[in-house]
Order: sequence, then C-alpha cells, then structure tokens
Amino acid sequence: EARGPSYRWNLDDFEIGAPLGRGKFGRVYLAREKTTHYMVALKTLYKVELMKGRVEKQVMREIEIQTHLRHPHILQLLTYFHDHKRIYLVLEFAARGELYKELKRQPNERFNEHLSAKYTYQVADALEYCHRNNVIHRDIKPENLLLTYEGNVKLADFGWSVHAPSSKRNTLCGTLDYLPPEMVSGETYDIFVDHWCLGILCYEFLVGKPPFLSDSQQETYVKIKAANIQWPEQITPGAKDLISRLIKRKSWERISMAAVKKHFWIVKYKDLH
Ligand SMILES: Cn1ncc2ncnc(NCCc3cnc(NC(=O)Nc4cccc(C(F)(F)F)c4)s3)c21
Repeated sequence: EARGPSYRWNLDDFEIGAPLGRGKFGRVYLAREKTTHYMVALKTLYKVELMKGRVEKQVMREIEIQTHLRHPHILQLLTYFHDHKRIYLVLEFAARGELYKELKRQPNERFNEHLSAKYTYQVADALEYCHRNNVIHRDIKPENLLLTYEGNVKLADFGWSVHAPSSKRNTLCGTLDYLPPEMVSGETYDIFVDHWCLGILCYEFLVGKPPFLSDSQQETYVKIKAANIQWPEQITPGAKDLISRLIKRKSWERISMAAVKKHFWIVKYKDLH
C-alpha cells in the first residue's frame, strides 16, 4: 500500500538502531524505515520533560518552521508523530555526525583555512535561505551543525528559531559565547543575530575556541559588549577581515550573507583541498 503525503507515520514503521546522541529532552537514534530501508535519525522528545521545561510550544514552532524549509545545507525534518509519552522527529541522517566532534578530532582542535572557509560558506548559504524565509535560527554554533557522508554541512536543531523580528526572552540555556550584544542586553533583535554568530563560528573554526570565552559569565558579557577580539597569530588577514565585518556591535553594520559568500577569503579557500 503506497504511503501518500497524508499517511500517518508511527514507530512501527521503523527499526531502531544505535543511539546517535543525547539531548536535554530526549535522545537521537539511527533508524531504518522498514519497507524502503531508508536510513533516518529519530529524535525522541519526552512530553513530560518538554512541559517541565515549558518548551512544548517551541517544538511546535520548530516543526512548523522546519516543514517549510528545504535547502541542501539545512537538515530536513522528514516527518513527525507522537504517542502518549513522546514526540518523534524523523530527520534526515547526517552520516558523519556532529561537526563539533570533528573539530575536536583535528590537530590543535581547529580546522585549516580550506575547511573553515568551506563550512562558513555553507552555513552562510543556509542562513541566506532562512532569512529569505523570514526565519532567524538564533542558535548557530558547532553543536548544531552536522556533516554528511560527503563532508558537507547540515544546519540542524531549529529548536530556538523564530520568525523575525522578535524579542523572545526565553532563558537561553547553554553557553553565552555566541550571544550578540543586542540579545545580551535583552533588546529586540532581528536576523542580524545570525550574522554575529556566523562570525563567532568562523573564529572558532580557525582558533578552536570562541573569541569571548572566559571563566565567568560576567566576563563573557563584558567582552561581548565591548566586542574586542584577540587575534591569535594563526588568523590570516583575509579571515580577520571577514570575521571583523560580522562581529560588529551595531547589527545593521554586519555584512550580508551574500557578501560573506563572495568575500575574497571565502572564495580563495572554500574550494581548495
Ligand atoms: C547526532 N546525529 N548524528 C547524525 C545525525 N543525523 C541527524 N540528526 C542528528 N541529530 C539530531 C539533530 C537535530 C535536528 N533537529 C533537532 N531538533 C531538536 O532537537 N529540537 C528540540 C529538542 C528539544 C527541545 C526543543 C525545544 F523545545 F526547545 F524547542 C527542540 S535535533 C544526528
């Protein structure tokens, strides 16, 4: 019986394999669809946990946003379903897993200029598409990037994404390292938060840690608000030029995603191997 677009998927359609990762609200498993043997990543979210975390409407927003996004560098949400205890996200499987683990595996735990430019380009490409669809990702960091078998980036986890402009004041969990000044000070913000995060991301690819990393949150806040970056010797002038044009305190001064994709440092290194 052919499975049309209105078919209601359920857990019985899949054989569950190895765990791929774990999050605060549930785990991710490798899974195989029984009739086609198509491999997917199955993210389980416990409803009780989501309610305790007061994030259930965020999951609904993520599902709403994700079902309308289709791009080669965005991890596809294929479908979703739920039972009495859990919500299941059926996701495209990225066979080389989490990019941050690949970063840690590198010598000196940092990428060379080719990989840094290639990944920065691909994330810029995905963000340009998101922004054209009026979606701010808001949580760009190595932990939310996955790698395909071919070594290309997939932007994942739209759990914190919103439609622009927004002033969502949900207590952002996790590190402050990627927060732009306007979010640190709780102002309303726009798509340019993603531009700031792309600058932080490119810096972390090249250096192995984010520019405002500090021992305390207060110190990180101060460094973010001052936006003063230390440039280790391995950062070349081209990379420094691009990162400086993204990590701008005034959000409207951050260069566009189109300009990032055409930047001379990106063009020079993204296709070199
Ligand atoms: C590890 N790994 N290795 C290979 C591989 N291939 C595909 N996927 C993987 N991992 C899953 C990546 C994700 C994609 N979308 C996500 N979405 C989400 O986690 N949403 C979410 C969760 C909890 C709370 C909220 C809420 F409520 F705050 F919004 C939202 S997680 C893979």
